[in-house]
Amino acid sequence: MAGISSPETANVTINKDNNNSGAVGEEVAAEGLSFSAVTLRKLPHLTDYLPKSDLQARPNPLERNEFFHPTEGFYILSSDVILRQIVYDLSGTFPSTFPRLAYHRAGPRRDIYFDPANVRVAIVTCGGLCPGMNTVIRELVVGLWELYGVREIYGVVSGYRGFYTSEPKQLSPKMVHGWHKRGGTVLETSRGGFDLKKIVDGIQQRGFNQVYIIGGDGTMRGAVEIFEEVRRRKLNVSVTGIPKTVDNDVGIIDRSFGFQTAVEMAQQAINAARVEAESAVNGIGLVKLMGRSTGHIALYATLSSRDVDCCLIPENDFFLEGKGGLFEFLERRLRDNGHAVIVVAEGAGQDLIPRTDAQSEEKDESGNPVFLDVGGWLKSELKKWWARDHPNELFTVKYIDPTYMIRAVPANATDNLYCTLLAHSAIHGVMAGYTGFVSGPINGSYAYIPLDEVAKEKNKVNTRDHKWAWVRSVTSQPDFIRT
Ligand SMILES: Nc1ncnc2c1ncn2[C@@H]1O[C@H](COP(=O)(O)OP(=O)(O)OP(=O)(O)O)[C@@H](O)[C@H]1O
Ligand SMILES: O=P(O)(O)OC[C@H]1O[C@](O)(CO)[C@@H](O)[C@@H]1O
Ligand SMILES: [Mg+2]
Repeated sequence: MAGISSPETANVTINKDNNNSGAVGEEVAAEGLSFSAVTLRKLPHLTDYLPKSDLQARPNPLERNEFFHPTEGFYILSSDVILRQIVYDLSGTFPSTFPRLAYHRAGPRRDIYFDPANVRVAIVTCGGLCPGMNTVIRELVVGLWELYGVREIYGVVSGYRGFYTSEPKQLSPKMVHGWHKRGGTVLETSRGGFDLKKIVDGIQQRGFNQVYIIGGDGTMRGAVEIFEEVRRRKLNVSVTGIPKTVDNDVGIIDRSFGFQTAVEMAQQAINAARVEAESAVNGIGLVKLMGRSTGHIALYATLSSRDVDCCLIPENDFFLEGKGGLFEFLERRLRDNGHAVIVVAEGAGQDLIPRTDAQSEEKDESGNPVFLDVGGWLKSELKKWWARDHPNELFTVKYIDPTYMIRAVPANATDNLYCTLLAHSAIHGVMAGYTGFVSGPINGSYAYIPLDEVAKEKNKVNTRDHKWAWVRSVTSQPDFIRT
């Protein structure tokens, strides 16, 4: 059989009408090379565990929607896939050892598995803030209402704990109308409070049958557990995750929503740091940006600003004193330019900062380690260094910590559009009966990815790739390798 196989079953029988299994893979001849086997990630579907009698496929109401005129190609088939990897080296061992992982393409299906009149939706936001959370909520509400005619839509208040602690808020398009212009989350969010039994009991008691979970990596791990418990209880409930994280630390998808807005906001802090540094004798502008365990915001803000002399991220260890260290580099930069700008991600240098045992063990309510302020520590180390080595020369460090200013803002236009597409993709997938999945762009096209896969994969800065080399070429900063 030529075609696409799912990882669970090496040779899936191809069936164009089946919403839920492998898809058709034509042999594609390319310059004499044959792409014969593509591995299609199996997407959980309600039909996997519920009896057929409980589920009735029905035509998509978009068919009758006066604003849509579904034509050939409008509906996505189970044979429409997005390839995970699109860059290949055609030399060497091609094609036998080349992984060609594929995901189902996101979008409306011809048949749906929910009667819109009986749909009861729960939307929840968890974890830290991120630009665009309100846009996703707004677009879920408006999309469910306008595209599918769903009327029972509820916001679960204050994160996971809201499933068992408070009454959900009923939402309508009129109510959420201007939410995309507001930062934060109108539904409120929180960390911790994940009690699986109580959450799933809450879902059952309130009769929710579609659950949209907006959150970061921790939230996605929680969503996997909810999905598995729902499946274990054989509930007719579809669970989907919409990845949110200003840190951009969620894997597989191209980027997370709100990230671009945060990078844009960071420019203001970097500009201010440059102005302060330039206007002082031996001036250093120091900016701390978010990024708990990943330095994406710091990296992108550095590349887009071009005013940064040194970018410090958690993925790349650094040191202060000695040959090849930060002080030696800054000494040179101050001598050559008279000023320098440093961008440091909050998770960088944590192993260098002295701390008490209590500080080492401190965790937030979700169990994430609480970091010490790398910016404050660096400022004080810089001052000590200068006072020791250049006691008679002027020196200024201006430390700017825009932490919450870069995330507690409304999404920019690009992120707003992105949030809309994410929300609508999620709705189409859920209405089609898929569950335990995440929607997101892979190589620019929207795909459905199994939740557990997203929950497992972390997106870290690859300090071996061209982007990091580009940062280094822009800043000429050292590699921080001790010799
Ligand atoms: N491994 C896990 N299993 C179940 N629930 C989890 C897990 N990790 C975190 N959670 C729950 O998910 C919610 C959000 O987690 P967390 O505070 O880590 O934020 P996040 O989703 O990672 O977002 P961000 O880090 O971008 O702010 C919390 O309610 C937390 O209890
Ligand atoms: O202070 P809070 O709300 O716990 O959030 C801080 C954390 O949230 C994030 O914005 C997202 O994970 C991190 O960059 C940061 O460490
Ligand atoms: Mg997180």
